Amino acid sequence: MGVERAAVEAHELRYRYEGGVEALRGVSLRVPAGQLFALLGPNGAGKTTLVHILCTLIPPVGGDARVAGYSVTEEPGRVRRQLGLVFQEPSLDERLTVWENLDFHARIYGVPRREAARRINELLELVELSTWRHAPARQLSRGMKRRLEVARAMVHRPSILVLDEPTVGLDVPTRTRLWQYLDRLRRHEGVTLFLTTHSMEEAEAAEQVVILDEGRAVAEGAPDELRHLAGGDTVMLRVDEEGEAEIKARWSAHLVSDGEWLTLKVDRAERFFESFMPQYGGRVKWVEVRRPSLESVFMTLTGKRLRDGPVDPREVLLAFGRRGGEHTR
Ligand SMILES: Nc1ncnc2c1ncn2[C@@H]1O[C@H](COP(=O)(O)OP(=O)(O)OP(=O)(O)O)[C@@H](O)[C@H]1O
Repeated sequence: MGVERAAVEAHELRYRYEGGVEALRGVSLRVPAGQLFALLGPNGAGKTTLVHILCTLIPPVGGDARVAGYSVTEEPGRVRRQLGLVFQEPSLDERLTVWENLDFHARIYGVPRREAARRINELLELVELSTWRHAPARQLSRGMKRRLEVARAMVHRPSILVLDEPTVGLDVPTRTRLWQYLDRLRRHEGVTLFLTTHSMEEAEAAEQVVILDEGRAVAEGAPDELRHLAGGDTVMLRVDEEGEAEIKARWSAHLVSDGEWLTLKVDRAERFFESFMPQYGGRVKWVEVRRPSLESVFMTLTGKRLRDGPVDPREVLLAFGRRGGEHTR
């Protein structure tokens, strides 16, 4: 069995800004080709710094990273050719038309003229901006501009699309639409999506997530695997009287009863139901499953919130308990 090709590999990456901020303190990660990968972390975690190293905009002060097999420090030209970039800040030339924005990019990357025209048409179709091709970019809505930036990033057929907080400032329908286009790109072109986000909803859709906090990777895995770090699933059951007695006897160690609901802490709800349903399924009147979000995973690991804003002290206490009472800071 061959090892899957890595689109991005980082080994012990370190970065320190002038003035002493240690933005990355030894981050390692591996993103297989074709994956939807999310780097999740709060503001200031180091996400943009890591992306800037991958894009060869800044050199790491320690460690190394490879993009499609090329070293960011030794082969920066090759690395850039493999990457399509969509940055946090809008970066279109507002005076140019939609077409001109794409064409300018094609020229910079040396895409042959005829190939460029074909590619631009194809991408405009994909992000549904064909009818806007002659409009100046300034006339587009925010969402349309983002779509145009995605199309522009793909003009030179990169194998990896890097999206730094791509949906910040977009409303929910616009975000959803942007994700439809990104999914389409993945399906049509097999491109790897390397996403940074502080939105757990966005990270939930990824195949693999690395959680970054204060320049360190504090956890990695598929969203479902990460959820277990926050203590597994909660199953709430309403059962008939006879069932209640039986279930209490069988699962007493994991169970709390409030007279109406039986609440069980289990590792994985699906696995629990496999053994539970054949025997007790007939007794069940109602079932609810609560699965920890990536937000609670982050809280469990760091005692902090992903989003800005006040933290509910009860949540902190809960997270503290889940960490086994050990302070991380
Ligand atoms: N040019 C800079 N000079 C000094 N410190 C910086 C600079 N850019 C970022 N930092 C600091 O480095 C740390 C990591 O910042 P970075 O922008 O990489 O985080 P981030 O996770 O991308 O956050 P955000 O979502 O807010 O961009 C922060 O403490 C930040 O204040």
